[in-house]
Amino acid sequence: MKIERVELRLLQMPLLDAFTTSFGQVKLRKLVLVSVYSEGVVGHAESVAMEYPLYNEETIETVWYILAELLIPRLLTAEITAPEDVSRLFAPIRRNNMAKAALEGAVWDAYAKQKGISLAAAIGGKKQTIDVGVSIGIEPTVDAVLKKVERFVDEGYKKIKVKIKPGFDIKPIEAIRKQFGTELPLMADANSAYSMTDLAIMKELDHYQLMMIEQPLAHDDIIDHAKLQKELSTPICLDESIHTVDDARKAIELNSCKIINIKIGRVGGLSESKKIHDLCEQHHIPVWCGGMLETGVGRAHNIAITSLPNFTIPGDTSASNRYWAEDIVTPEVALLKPGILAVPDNPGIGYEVNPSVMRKYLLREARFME
Ligand SMILES: O=C(O)CCC(=O)C1=CC=C[C@@H](O)[C@@H]1C(=O)O
Ligand SMILES: [Mg+2]
Repeated sequence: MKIERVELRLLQMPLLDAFTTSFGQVKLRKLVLVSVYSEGVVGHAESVAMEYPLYNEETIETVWYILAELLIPRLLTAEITAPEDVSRLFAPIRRNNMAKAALEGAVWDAYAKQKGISLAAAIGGKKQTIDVGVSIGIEPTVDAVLKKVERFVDEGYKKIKVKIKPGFDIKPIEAIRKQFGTELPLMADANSAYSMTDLAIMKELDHYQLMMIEQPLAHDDIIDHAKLQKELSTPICLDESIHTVDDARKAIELNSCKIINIKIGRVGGLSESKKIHDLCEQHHIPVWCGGMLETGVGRAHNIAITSLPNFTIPGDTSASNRYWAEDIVTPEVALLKPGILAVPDNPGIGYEVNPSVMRKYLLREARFME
């Protein structure tokens, strides 16, 4: 694969409504769109880094810098025969996974287009549709959470994820169970807001038949999650703690979790995501695809990875209209049936970038050639 050109675009898109987690609130989503031009096709992916280093250590500006100064120059002068070569090429550079994933993902999209196959097929996925869930942020009141749950249950989403934090945990979960019953596939994401001193709250959450409690403890912890898992019957799911297939191996060996949330950006790309998927499959650890408030470009990559067989739990890949008044892709990502998305079978990610919509949100762009 000869990579002739790479383009970066910084976009800023307003969310339909603010998304709040235990570590902060997003109203305007800034993101870096990466486009790779190779032998007559263009591949697209997006960096999922947030504006501030609150989810992980990366930001929009670190991603732009690492891409512009280090990763793109390496890619433009490298011999790439297959997309798997890209993560090997980037390996000497420590971490900066979201920057790496955005460029690697765009190469994967270009590669699939050159082969005339879908991105899902290129990574070995066989599903033609995927079940999807939806993530609900921390709302100002329990009633506001219930209204969101009602909307998404009506839309047929197969998993409801709610954000929790100390002081806003038992009440919303109890109210959801009271209004929607114990059959609703419900989980909680704490985004590392608790510590082992909050064991009593975790044990109380254990009584609400949650599918899982996601990342209750520190973002870089595997040990204490193992201690906490011993105390709970509810499965722990790790998100922020897992950056590589080696982290996943350690978490599995220590019984730190029973489920893993794979995010392509957090782990450095599609190749590493597939390795984590395969390792979890060997150890009967189900995985699902987390979301990072992506545009349709990122959603398309999430749909592709979710087509792999061990993605057996509905992920956070909701339709475009969950967050966007208008998405930058055509067609927009829309539910095929309640709670179900189609896996595109046309070449690459299966969605086109809509240049006129994309330009409405463009803050900065740059072009890189050898
Ligand atoms: O994209 C979505 O709908 C999922 C959003 C979501 O839950 C998250 C987005 C970004 C960081 C986190 O706060 C959180 C997560 O941990 O999954
Ligand atoms: Mg999470």
